[in-house]
Amino acid sequence: MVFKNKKKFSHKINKFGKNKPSKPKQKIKRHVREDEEIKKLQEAYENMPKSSDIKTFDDFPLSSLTRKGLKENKYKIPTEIQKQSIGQALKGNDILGASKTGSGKTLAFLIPILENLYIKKWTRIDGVGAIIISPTRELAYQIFETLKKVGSHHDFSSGLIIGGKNLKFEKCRMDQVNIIICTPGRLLQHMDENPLFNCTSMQILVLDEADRCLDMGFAETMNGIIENLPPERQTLLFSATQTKSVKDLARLSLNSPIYIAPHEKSEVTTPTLLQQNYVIINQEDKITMLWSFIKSHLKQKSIVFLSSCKQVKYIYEIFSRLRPGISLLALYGTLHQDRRMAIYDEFCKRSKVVLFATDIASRGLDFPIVSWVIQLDCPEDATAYIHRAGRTARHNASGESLLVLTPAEEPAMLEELKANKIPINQISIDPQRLFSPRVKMEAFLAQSQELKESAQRAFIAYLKSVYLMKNKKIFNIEAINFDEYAKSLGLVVTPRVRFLQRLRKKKEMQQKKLNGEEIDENNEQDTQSEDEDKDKKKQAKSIDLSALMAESDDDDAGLVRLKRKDHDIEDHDESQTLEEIKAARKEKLITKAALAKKLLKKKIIPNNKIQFDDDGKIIVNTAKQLQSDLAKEYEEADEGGIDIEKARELLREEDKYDRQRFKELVKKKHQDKKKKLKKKKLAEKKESDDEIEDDADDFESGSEPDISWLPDYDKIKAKENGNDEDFNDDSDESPIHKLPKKLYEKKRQASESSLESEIEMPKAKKPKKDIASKLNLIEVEQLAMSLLGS
Ligand SMILES: Nc1ncnc2c1ncn2[C@@H]1O[C@H](COP(=O)(O)OP(=O)(O)OP(=O)(O)O)[C@@H](O)[C@H]1O
Repeated sequence: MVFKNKKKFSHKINKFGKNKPSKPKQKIKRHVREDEEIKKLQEAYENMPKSSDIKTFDDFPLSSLTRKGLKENKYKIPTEIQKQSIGQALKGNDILGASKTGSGKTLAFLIPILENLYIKKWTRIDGVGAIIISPTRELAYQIFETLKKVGSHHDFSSGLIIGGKNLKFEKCRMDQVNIIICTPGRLLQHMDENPLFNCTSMQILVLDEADRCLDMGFAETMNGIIENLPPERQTLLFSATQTKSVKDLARLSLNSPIYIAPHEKSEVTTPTLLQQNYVIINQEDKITMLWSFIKSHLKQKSIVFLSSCKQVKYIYEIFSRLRPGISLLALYGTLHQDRRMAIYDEFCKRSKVVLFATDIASRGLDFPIVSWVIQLDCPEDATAYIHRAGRTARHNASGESLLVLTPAEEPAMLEELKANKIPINQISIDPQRLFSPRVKMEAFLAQSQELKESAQRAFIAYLKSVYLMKNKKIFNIEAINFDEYAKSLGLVVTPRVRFLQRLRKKKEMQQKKLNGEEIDENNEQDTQSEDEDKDKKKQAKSIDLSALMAESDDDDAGLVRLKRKDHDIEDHDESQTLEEIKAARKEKLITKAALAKKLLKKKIIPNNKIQFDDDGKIIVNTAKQLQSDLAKEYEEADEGGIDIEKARELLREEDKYDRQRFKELVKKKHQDKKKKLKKKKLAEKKESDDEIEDDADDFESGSEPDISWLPDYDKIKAKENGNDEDFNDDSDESPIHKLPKKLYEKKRQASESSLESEIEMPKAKKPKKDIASKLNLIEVEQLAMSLLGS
């Protein structure tokens, strides 16, 4: 693949571009030869042979380089569509080509592209000369591979531009590409976002599977693409089920297109070598039937089509665990792109394998030697049937297809097939050859919660797909036995089908309103609020989707991209004019670039967390702000890009502030630590004081001996000294509680000395009466002894 990685890209460009650098003389000779050839070819276009006269590719006026490419790939005899369309396309006509699946439409548009650019002497510097749009990535890849083979001798460069690949890498190489093969979403993304993308000189536009590209699923994207294309161009549309919608053709501004449909004369619209069968069974028996089929076709290559990604995923997972004895593969839109490509390649290579797939594999894919196509879930319509069945019996090969119908689907579907000239035979199944894997499935589901959830999702997805189908004559959700169907998937308990419950409720309400009956208001409000929620979700989703659109081009990412119209998903009114559609698109389509611009405009910084304090004020985190004047200047200037030197200087400046901030933080931490220590010591001190007080209380309470009868030593001493003013005589309290001043001072100092070393505290004066009460027993005894001694 061109854009798979950088190395490969350059390799292809070189390979597909200049093979060997030629010498100037050789170059001149070559140019002269080319000019002569081009002149001859242009003359030959005037006398283009009739398609009936064309037997081989040599009968077409083609360049020697194209002929060489065709010969090397063993393309000798053109198919009917090639015979009829190549000549007209070479003349420069717009073409609407329709032919059966596998009839060679790819070459019918690739050859004219190569010739058109060759005649115009297109070189790499001329930019985009041709664009081929395909609805799926796998088909784009396949076309790209064919172009590489057939165009290997030309000097053009080509690029595969599909979702799921490195956009950045593609972006910078877009100006080098002459032929673009792309999916719609990715092309529009380049048109919108890539300044290097320029298609103003584009010569030829091809829509492969044109009806699919132009249907509802891609409508908006295609309108966007068409707007960007030059009106003066050649347009080629190809499909097995070609669109004849005048509106579609008007959108593309086709210039007197020539309608070429060789199969229109044919009695059948499907390949003649395709053996088509159908079988009628109940929904709940489908898994048993499929399992039995796989077990009895272990040596063949088959494709099994299911309605949704979730079903494909689950059936693949559970059947892989059941080990049928043949390789199994699964291809669906939600897989990673690289995985999808690997699976596509793997299925191409293998000869004994079963591929479970959604409709992404239904169009255009040219898998070699597929023996069986099984449509386990009924296709949406005859068109979908034709494309799915067309994966087998391609270009002179034979193949078989089996359509599985439920009794409810049978009548209307068969009618539809008949109306589209599709011959199909009913076959019956021998019940004795059916083996049900249900018990084993239940056991696996009991073991694995993940698998169980996958089964539940598959169950809901199928019901949704049936509900969303347009043709209600074929698809009737009421005809399905939910319980039995759930059991057939291995589920013991039937999952709740919420979307259906809601819809039923809504319908009931509407019916009641119509009948003028009273409605339970609560109930109505519930439904309304549910609807509002749904609307909100839808709005949010529509933004997400438009952003995602560029990434996912394919048609089956869940159930979002639908061409059906009678459901809740927003749709365009058929009566809308192109201008209205364009206007609506302009309103609705929000690209990633537009979103980014909006954010920039509103100065919204993504992932920015703002914190508020209790008063609602913004808490500014200075650590995250630029402090230096230099930084502020730099920010204000905002010249775009990064000036490394300036940035370095700025960082140095900011570094100073950071260091300062760090110093302050460390200092504060130390201070906090000190404060904590002080607090702790204070608390300890308080505790010890309390203990002393407690001792005094105990003393007062009489647990210690009462010494109040003892004479007052101080008084006696004072009288002896003739100095009794040291005593506080105003107090009525017992004199024993009054300590001499010196003793009191001594005690106070002793008790506070420990504190003073740590902290400076205001020295509180303690009343004398308290100090007296704080004498312990030993001190009292000492005092008594000294008194007695005296
Ligand atoms: N002239 C030819 N001679 C031999 N083989 C051919 C010729 N033209 C096409 N084929 C082969 O036929 C097969 C089907 O061709 P292609 O995929 O172009 O069919 P298609 O019409 O595009 O099918 P679909 O409608 O499914 O897209 C391819 O394998 C291709 O290589």
